[in-house]
Amino acid sequence: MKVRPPPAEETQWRTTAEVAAMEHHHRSRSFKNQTSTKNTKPSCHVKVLRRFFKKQLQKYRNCFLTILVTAKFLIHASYLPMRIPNLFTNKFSRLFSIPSRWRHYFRNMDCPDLRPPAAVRGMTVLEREAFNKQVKVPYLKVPAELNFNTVCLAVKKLLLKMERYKPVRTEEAKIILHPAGVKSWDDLKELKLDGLGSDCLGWQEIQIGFDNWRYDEIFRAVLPEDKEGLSAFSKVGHVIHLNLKDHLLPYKGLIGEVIKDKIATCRTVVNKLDTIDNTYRNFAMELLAGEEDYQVSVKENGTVYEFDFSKVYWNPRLSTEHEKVAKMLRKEDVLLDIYAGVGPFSIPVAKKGCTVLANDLNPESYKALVNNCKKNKVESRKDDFKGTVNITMNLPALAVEHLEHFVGLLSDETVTIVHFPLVHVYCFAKGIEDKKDIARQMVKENMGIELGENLKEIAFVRNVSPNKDMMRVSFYLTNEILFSKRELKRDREVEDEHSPKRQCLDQSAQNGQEEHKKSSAGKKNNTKKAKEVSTKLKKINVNAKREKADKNFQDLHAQIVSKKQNNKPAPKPLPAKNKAQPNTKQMEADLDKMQM
Ligand SMILES: C[S@@+](CC[C@H](N)C(=O)[O-])C[C@H]1O[C@@H](n2cnc3c(N)ncnc32)[C@H](O)[C@@H]1O
Repeated sequence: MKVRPPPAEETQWRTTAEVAAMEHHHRSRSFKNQTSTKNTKPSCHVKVLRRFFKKQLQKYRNCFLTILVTAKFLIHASYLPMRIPNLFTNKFSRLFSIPSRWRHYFRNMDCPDLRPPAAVRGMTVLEREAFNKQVKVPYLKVPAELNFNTVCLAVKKLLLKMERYKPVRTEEAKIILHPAGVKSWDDLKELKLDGLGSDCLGWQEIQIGFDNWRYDEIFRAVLPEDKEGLSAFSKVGHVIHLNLKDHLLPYKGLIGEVIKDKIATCRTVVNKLDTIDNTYRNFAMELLAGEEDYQVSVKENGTVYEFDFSKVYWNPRLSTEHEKVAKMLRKEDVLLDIYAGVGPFSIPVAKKGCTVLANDLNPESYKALVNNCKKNKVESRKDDFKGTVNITMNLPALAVEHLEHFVGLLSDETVTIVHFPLVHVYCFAKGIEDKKDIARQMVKENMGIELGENLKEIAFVRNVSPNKDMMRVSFYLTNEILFSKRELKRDREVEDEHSPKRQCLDQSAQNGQEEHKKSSAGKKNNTKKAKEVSTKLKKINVNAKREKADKNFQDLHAQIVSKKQNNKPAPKPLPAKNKAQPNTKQMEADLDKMQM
């Protein structure tokens, strides 16, 4: 779940006097609204809408449907401004000045008396007592002969609403009101509260403290005023993870404590130490508050996943994407989930009844994946191939590069494909141009073949940073791709063992585990360690290992091809070792040896 604190309030760019004037205006307007809607002057855009719909109504006077649609639009138009604060982040809400009369209630942070004490600004270690303060608030004492609930309803918009604070005190027949909304009896006059007089309005001192503010209000009071606050964080099971900007690092302890305190079900707060650029796509994290327990249980689209969040990849922002892809598959289809993680594509699809082959390089992901299969009652079974093969490739930083392996994949085979596999490859599209064009271009560059009619769709997945979006390109493999005889640029480079790319590939192949360990030590440390590792690797006889691996692959390929050729009418001469019957046990042992 993405949690975003509520947007900044208008006072940030208005003077106190303006706010007071606005609030006064708001009070009279909202009370008028309750009694008479005729007096309410519509704002400009409502006027324009009304004029438009009036014309429409004249045009289709007898059409009942138009009236219905018009009414619906008007309702939406008048509610839209109220929704804007929820739709936009701080920066956007500053651009849109929301008229106070559209607000539902008074905001506590607009009222200086209801803000945390100024002394908490700059606090780095949480001291709850420093938030205590006395504040004078208005209250309404309801005479016994009046209906208490009716009065409560009438003053609903003026209640003092704070965290863990009860403004309606039935036992005392008292209603605590908002000091910004009620300054004198005049403010209540327009409500026409029959039976209530100015003697019913009183003032009392109340004690408020840390418990009465939300986490975003606490952060507004504590963190530097002139810098960006805490913009967003994610919740994965009981763990909340932050990605703090440098200027917030001195406050990390306090931020952790406040979040743990204020967010229900949160037991652990961590800060991301680095960008996700290691092999397993998990990230190094620092514990800010709570228990050092990263074994989480999350539910996504009705499926339960358990994993160690510090060791595997999980992104709560991908839940819609996982669901979209799962919906594309039918029961008879097959899924090859190449970078499966803990199973958010594989398990929902398997639950549907599809056959799934899932793969992940990270042993921790594999362990969690197997456990999640059990947890969600997904069984291992072998079915005959029937429907379309879908191939998910969710490794956005690298997957497009791996597409080249489809090119010419079947060039040595004599098979006819009935249903062409559908590939869903993810990538990061960076740049100011249209991201769909960028994604399409990336696929083209890596496969050397332009997508044409075989393109199913290019979809936006999520925004990563300004000018960087994660995209999905879904396309069918074609005969042109699978049977291509074209020599790939990368193959040529790999052939040349002295080329820088070849050396780089050799090193990264052997160094997957090393890289994972390195990532946690931060970027600077990473560069230093990378140099050390690369020097050590140079000393290892890379070529010897590569030749051994190549030979193993050749043997394995020979066995696989021999199996296929047994079913073919016109067998082709086999390369290297031709075994009549494939030795599957040997194949497994070979694979183990190669540590695939
Ligand atoms: C971005 S995560 C995606 C995980 C999952 N599909 C999801 O949507 O949450 C990429 C996964 O690919 C795995 N991975 C990285 N390189 C790989 C490789 N060469 N072969 C197989 N898996 C790899 C990582 O361990 C990681 O779990």
